[in-house]
Amino acid sequence: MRHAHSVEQVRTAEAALMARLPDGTLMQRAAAGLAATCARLLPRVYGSRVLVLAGSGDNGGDALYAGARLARRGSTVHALLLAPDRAHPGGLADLLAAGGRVTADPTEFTRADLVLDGIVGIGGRGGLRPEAAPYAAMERGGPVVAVDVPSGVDPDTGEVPGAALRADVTVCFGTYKPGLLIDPGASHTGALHLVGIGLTLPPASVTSLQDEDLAALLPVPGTESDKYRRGVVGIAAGSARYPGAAVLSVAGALRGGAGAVRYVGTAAEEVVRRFPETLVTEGGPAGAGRVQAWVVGPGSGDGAEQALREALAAEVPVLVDADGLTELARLGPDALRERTAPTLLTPHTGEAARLLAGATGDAPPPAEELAAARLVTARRLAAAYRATVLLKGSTTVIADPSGEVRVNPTGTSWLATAGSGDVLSGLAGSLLAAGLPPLDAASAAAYLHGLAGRHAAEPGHPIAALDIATALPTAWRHRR
Ligand SMILES: NC(=O)C1=CN([C@@H]2O[C@H](COP(=O)(O)OP(=O)(O)OC[C@H]3O[C@@H](n4cnc5c(N)ncnc54)[C@H](O)[C@@H]3O)[C@@H](O)[C@H]2O)[C@@H](O)CC1
Ligand SMILES: Nc1ncnc2c1ncn2[C@@H]1O[C@H](COP(=O)(O)OP(=O)(O)O)[C@@H](O)[C@H]1O
Ligand SMILES: [K+]
Repeated sequence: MRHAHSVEQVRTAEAALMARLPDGTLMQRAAAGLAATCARLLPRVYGSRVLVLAGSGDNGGDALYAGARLARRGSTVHALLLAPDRAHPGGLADLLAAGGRVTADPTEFTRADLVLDGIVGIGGRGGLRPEAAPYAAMERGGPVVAVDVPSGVDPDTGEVPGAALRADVTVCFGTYKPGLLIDPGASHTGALHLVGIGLTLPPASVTSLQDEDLAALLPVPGTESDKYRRGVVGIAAGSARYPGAAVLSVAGALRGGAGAVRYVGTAAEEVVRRFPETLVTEGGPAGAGRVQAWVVGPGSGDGAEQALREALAAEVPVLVDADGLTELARLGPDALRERTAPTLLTPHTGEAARLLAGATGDAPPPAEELAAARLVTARRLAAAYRATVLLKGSTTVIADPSGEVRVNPTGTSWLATAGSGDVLSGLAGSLLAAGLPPLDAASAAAYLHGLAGRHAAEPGHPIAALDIATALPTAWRHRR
């Protein structure tokens, strides 16, 4: 599991550790890790040209001390001080003592072989200030190494409210920060490199599954298993207008680990023609017999209202997607109040906007606003609906009403294709039916869906939604 801690958690842990260590120890640990990473990125440290962009805080201090270490190994190091009268005194003195120089020449940004971004770290708030903002737009050939966080990225949320540096490598200290894992911030970090500084940390505020976590979550039938014990997932999807959504959701469900897939809706003929192993039932969820989890809404069109009502009345986990979400937004969070079994909502940002409007009574916010604030949006929805929320998009974020958040690390932008979300809904529903709690079902489904998308699109070509479902067994097998 990859763990990310909030700024507040990091500050508390740092304070506790600093109280036990001689002054400056942590900063030296950070600077040593930073300099070591820079040295690996340079073809030769001796004779290379390094620029340190240093802000007024400890982030600038880390960068200046790292610059001093590189200067002692023979680099020509310049420091560009964004607040010259407030630069970290110890760091600056060390750099000068090591033979580094201060420059005011912004063209050094393009000339240097390597740039260290020490403008702001976890103390940064709002977009970059005017004196630093131009560096975000300047082109460079060689690497930019961000110190702790690419400056301009909100470390807690991944929001990028203004200009922000783009790094090739981000060296973060002690723990990952949520903003490094969530777009748009994540797209500024480049490769992430964690340097331990000895912090004792509380449970992370945000986590991200890795391969070994996925392996532990996926259901595997035991010797005594039968199809019912493995779980039956019910799919209420499709309509005369959108029969394909039913086929795609069933395709995802068949490869998600449930023992059987039961389809209800008007697209039974299309579903069975494509997937003869599907059980089909006339009518809606209420008359369908026992299932362990329902998926409601993909392509349901006008049928969403009835299907949603019937599924929510069943005391089993329910995943609501697509037209089901539009209907739920109309009803508002009250529609879930009586439920004792968990509910999983899987909106894209457009559906999230409608759900928020349904909870607040306000007009729906622009979807782009929600895409720029994924963590906050997923958390708000989870709290308002008291449901697990999987917010889809460039970074899929899953928020649980308990406050736990998972960020999905897999995926590719080739997944942005019609019907791709239908496959995901069936897959996640199948994992719910197999008995995974909603947070695990949602994060395992997003992970597998992302891997399947990568496999299907390898080495980089367009894919159709059914290709994602077809690649799911490969994703289970190879997991990377
Ligand atoms: N506290 C510690 O023990 C350690 C801290 N470390 C470093 O210290 C950093 C945090 O240092 P600070 O708390 O001093 O905070 P920062 O250095 O991140 O930023 C604070 C300074 O930046 C200015 N600032 C804030 N937002 C800005 C913006 N958008 N544009 C331009 N300037 C802005 C503020 O006025 C303030 O002077 C960490 O990210 C890490 O790099 C590491 O050395 C490890 C140990
Ligand atoms: N830019 C992107 N990068 C990575 N994944 C994306 C991107 N845009 C969309 N996706 C993923 O593609 C899927 C699209 O789902 P959805 O929007 O519901 O499409 P549809 O309704 O057509 O099925 C989701 O899993 C989402 O996370
Ligand atoms: K930085």
